[in-house]
Amino acid sequence: MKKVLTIAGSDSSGGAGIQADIKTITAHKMYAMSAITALTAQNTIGVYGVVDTPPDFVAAQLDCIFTDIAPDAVKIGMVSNPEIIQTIAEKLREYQAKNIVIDPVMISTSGSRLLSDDALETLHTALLPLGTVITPNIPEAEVLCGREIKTKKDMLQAAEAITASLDTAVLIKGGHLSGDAADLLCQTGNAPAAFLKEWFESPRVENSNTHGTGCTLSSAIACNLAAGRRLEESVRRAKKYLTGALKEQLDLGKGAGPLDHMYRIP
Ligand SMILES: Nc1ncnc2c1ncn2[C@@H]1O[C@H](COP(=O)(O)OP(=O)(O)O)[C@@H](O)[C@H]1O
Ligand SMILES: Cc1ncc(COP(=O)(O)OP(=O)(O)O)c(N)n1
Repeated sequence: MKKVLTIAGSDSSGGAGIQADIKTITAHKMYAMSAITALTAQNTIGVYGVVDTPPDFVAAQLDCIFTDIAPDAVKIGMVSNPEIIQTIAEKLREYQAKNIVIDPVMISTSGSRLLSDDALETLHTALLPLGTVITPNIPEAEVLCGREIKTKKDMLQAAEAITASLDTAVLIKGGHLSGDAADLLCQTGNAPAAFLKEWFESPRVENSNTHGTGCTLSSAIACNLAAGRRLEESVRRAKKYLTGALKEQLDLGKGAGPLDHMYRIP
């Protein structure tokens, strides 16, 4: 049995965060473990409150997990503040965690801050370079590279800039642009190609219930890495899982509802 750890915030409505991750990991028939960084009072309409976990309690959760059941992959989502980020980075290094997928969650689609303003620098310097791959959406990628992204050409330039600055692979998710749902994977290459880039595209599913798409994609990538697959193949399979869960057209709640994780991987 492969084991996957999610380090993320709790979403009381079950659509994003820890809950989406555990559902995704379970749908992949893997064993899910969690270290909770924050509680959110949240539903399909918005985020109404956030309580951060004390950093030493994040450390305690990670110590319990890594000294007992070593994960085959780690997914990281909402990390809230600089102290929690430093704690996670130290523990990942201490336990030599492998297959680390970091979704640099900053602001929910409903518009609430899930990362404090003063945490960006620490995220950039202490945590993101530890990722096997990081998976920003368009607004997050804009923050990471300091430029606007309006087109697929902008995505190509942004991906190179982020890969170069962090020396890690980046998957920029295109869900926030119009047209097909096109995600771009960029990794450093060997000369003469400085960067290896690959698009992962699917037709846009007509479904406004997209709460937790980013969380689901990143934990599905972690599951595939845990299974020993290469990064490109892991992204391809994760996107297929996500698209299938969106196509089920589950419609819960009064706002942007969650995905259907009862969808079975073919
Ligand atoms: N309507 C849609 N149809 C198909 N795929 C989508 C749709 N919306 C988002 N996606 C995909 O969902 C994943 C998460 O995308 P995105 O919405 O950009 O991230 P986030 O949830 O972090 O804001 C990406 O693979 C993206 O291409
Ligand atoms: C607790 C928690 N973590 C992450 C998110 C963001 O989820 P994500 O899938 O990146 O995007 P949206 O659901 O906001 O579209 C969250 N809302 N809550």
